[in-house]
Amino acid sequence: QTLEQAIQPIENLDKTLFQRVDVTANEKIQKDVILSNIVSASLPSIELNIQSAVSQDKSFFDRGIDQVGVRNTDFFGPHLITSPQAIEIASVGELFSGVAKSAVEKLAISKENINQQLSSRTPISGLRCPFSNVPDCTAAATSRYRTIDGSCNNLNNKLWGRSFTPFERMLPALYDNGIDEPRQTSLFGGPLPLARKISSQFHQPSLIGHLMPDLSHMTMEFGQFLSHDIQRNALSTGYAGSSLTCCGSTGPISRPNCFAIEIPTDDPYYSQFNRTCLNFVRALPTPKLDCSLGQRQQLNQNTHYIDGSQIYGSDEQTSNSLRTFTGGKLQTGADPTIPNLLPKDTANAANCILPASNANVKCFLAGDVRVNQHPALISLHTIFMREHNRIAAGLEALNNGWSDQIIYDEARKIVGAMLQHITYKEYLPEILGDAIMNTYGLKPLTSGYFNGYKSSVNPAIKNEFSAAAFRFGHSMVHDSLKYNNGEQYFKDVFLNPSTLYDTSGGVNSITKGLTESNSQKVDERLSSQITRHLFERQPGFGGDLVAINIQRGRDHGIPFYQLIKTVCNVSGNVHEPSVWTALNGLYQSPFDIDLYSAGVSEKPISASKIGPTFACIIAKQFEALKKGDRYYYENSGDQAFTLEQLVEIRKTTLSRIVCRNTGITSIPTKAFIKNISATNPTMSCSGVSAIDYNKWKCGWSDWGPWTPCVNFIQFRLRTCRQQKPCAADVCTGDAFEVQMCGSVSDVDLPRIKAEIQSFRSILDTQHKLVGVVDLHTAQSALQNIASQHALQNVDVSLSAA
Ligand code: HEM
Ligand SMILES: [Ca+2]
Repeated sequence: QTLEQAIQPIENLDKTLFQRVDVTANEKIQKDVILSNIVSASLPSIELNIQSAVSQDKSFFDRGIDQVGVRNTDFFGPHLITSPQAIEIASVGELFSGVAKSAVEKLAISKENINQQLSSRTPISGLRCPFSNVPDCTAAATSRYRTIDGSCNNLNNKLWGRSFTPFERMLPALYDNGIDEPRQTSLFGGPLPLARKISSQFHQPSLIGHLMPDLSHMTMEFGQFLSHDIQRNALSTGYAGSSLTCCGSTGPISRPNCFAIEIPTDDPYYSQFNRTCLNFVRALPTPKLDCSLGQRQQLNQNTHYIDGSQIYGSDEQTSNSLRTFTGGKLQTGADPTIPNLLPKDTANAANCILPASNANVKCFLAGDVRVNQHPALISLHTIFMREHNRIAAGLEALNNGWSDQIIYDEARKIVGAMLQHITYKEYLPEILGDAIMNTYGLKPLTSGYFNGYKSSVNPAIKNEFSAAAFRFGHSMVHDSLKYNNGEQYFKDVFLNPSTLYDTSGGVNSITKGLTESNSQKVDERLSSQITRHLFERQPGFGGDLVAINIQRGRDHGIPFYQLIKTVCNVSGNVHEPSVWTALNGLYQSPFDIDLYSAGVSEKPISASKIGPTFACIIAKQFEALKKGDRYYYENSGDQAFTLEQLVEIRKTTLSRIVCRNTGITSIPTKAFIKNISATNPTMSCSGVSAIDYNKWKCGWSDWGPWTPCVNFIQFRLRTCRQQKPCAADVCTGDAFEVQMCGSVSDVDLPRIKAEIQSFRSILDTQHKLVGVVDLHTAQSALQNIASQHALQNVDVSLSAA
């Protein structure tokens, strides 16, 4: 089937699949009663099912099949670390799925109408809702600072964007049974092609010629760092903190929450190691935020907002564990040779690959547990931790009398704003291009406040974005990291912190290397370092990130590509014909094609690096993250930066942050652009100053210059900085000074003195009325006094410096 033929019937298809069924209020009440009865009738058997799943897991554990800690054949790394809060929520999620299934069965609801028929019936009596404890946001409503967990950002929907809340969706999920079973069946019957087959056939290893010509490898890395700010899926675990084993000696094992990736026997790579199966566990289930019944949803363990949570943590406990509690600083590692590394994970909770010879070398702790994935990610984490501590020191030196807490909060606020500025000013324009930036209103302003906050916008990360579109960055991953005068292949440095302890290279060399090498093109080809050797601990036993991405999409019930393409208003042929043919040829029908594979392989739209469907999903997400974030850095309001502080934030570039916090001496002005040119000259790090902390000093600013002499009178002004978190009474005295100037004759002297008196009282009134004395208002008041005498005497020569 050609693409044209495939697209033609799509209009009809999506309408019938996801039609909205409206019911009257009476019908609702009736069905609510029926539903409550179903809940109470079916709960015991659902609980029994869950119990039996637990005892099954226990038996796997008792037999030593599921183990605590890693084995040489494990390749999920820190992504498998699941927080206790997530496991707690998931236990309720299992119940919700069970109830939804029995309701659908008993009410004979058709698969297509599940969400409409089951939703709007909240709360379901008999089911505890993990999201019913809504926090008290009284203090947060006027607070200058975000909460650590992201709650109380939206004051109408206090849990929007909080850590440990579900991913939202652009479209309802498409599960095999309508509710919770992974999408494995073609819409037209028969199985979907194996994820590993699609990966090995369609997503072949990138070639030398597949470099992105203009963008540096830093662009890839910042993308990952940003991704770790806004999303962390919660994956299933086994009994007593063990890992679920989903592969047996002959292939996938069938057990709850397992969804192993089958390897075809003729696999071009893994077959030589006789591997038949790649371990893969399902994402944990969660109820929806409103706890209405419906399809299985997935849980984001991080705050959805761009707020630096990968640096600070997404819950109080993590955030506290990373602080020193003096001077607002974050902890650093007490390493004797290299100062200012991240604090050490001495217990090796992240299961890193550590050298036996050097007990000093440890992995690191940060706000996001995936920090140790590879040295480039660790380096960015280190740089931003250092920037926080630099700012904390700068703020402390102002002697504003701020406590540790205030300095920490303010430095965290500034770092979060810097991250947003880099994201919207530097990163997204390179990925999306100018036209899309404009269409979605993503460009930051160059001055003034952005007044586009909308409390109706839910910032939550969309499942289509997380499970597919924003994984476009995996295609940018290069085979190696440039290091000193050589390179390090990813497979040799995954989960290995040794590079960071190298006194002759370390963070400096890795970071410089990122700016001096290219990203790979966003296309269907991906580095074999991640499609064969992901987190490899033993040759042949690495993972395949593309197969994982495809399988994850099916695990989450992400609808097929054509449907999302239609919702994004993308039409026509958006692939190279040969690419489409190769992909389509693997599937029974074009309506089965997985979003990840088809999205990443679209032809980039002009001036952008990605195709139209991923661009749509990504632009919409970043629009929501901007307009739906009360603490977006350019907003005015109670939490706002002052305009002069905003000027400082807007000077931020990633290169400047790198310069300030590494030993690098020169760097491209634009860290994301690889080649040096007139528009991207080399910048010397020695000229890079810190932000001007004086804009955070409480009390009087310095005096402005004396104004020109008008009618023998001149004045100068100063402003009081008593914005939060300054105390309200930090300024005593006047905001203005007035003096006589020029040579005043004895005749004029009494008059001028009187006029100075009245001018002072005008300024005084203005000060008391609006809190500041405005230069232009003051100047016209003075002109006014002068002109009353018709002897306007302007002596410009005396305008003092
Ligand atoms: C060497 C670099 C990278 C490695 C080794 C890596 C590895 C991984 C792994 C193992 C997962 C979990 C997959 C799953 O279980 O579903 C993942 C998820 C993800 N990655 Fe990457 N990644 C890299 C770079 C990037 C980049 C550059 C981006 C974006 C620009 C990105 C975006 C994502 C997203 C959005 C997810 C889903 C997050 C979630 O599970 O909550 N990654 N990555
Ligand atoms: Ca966040």
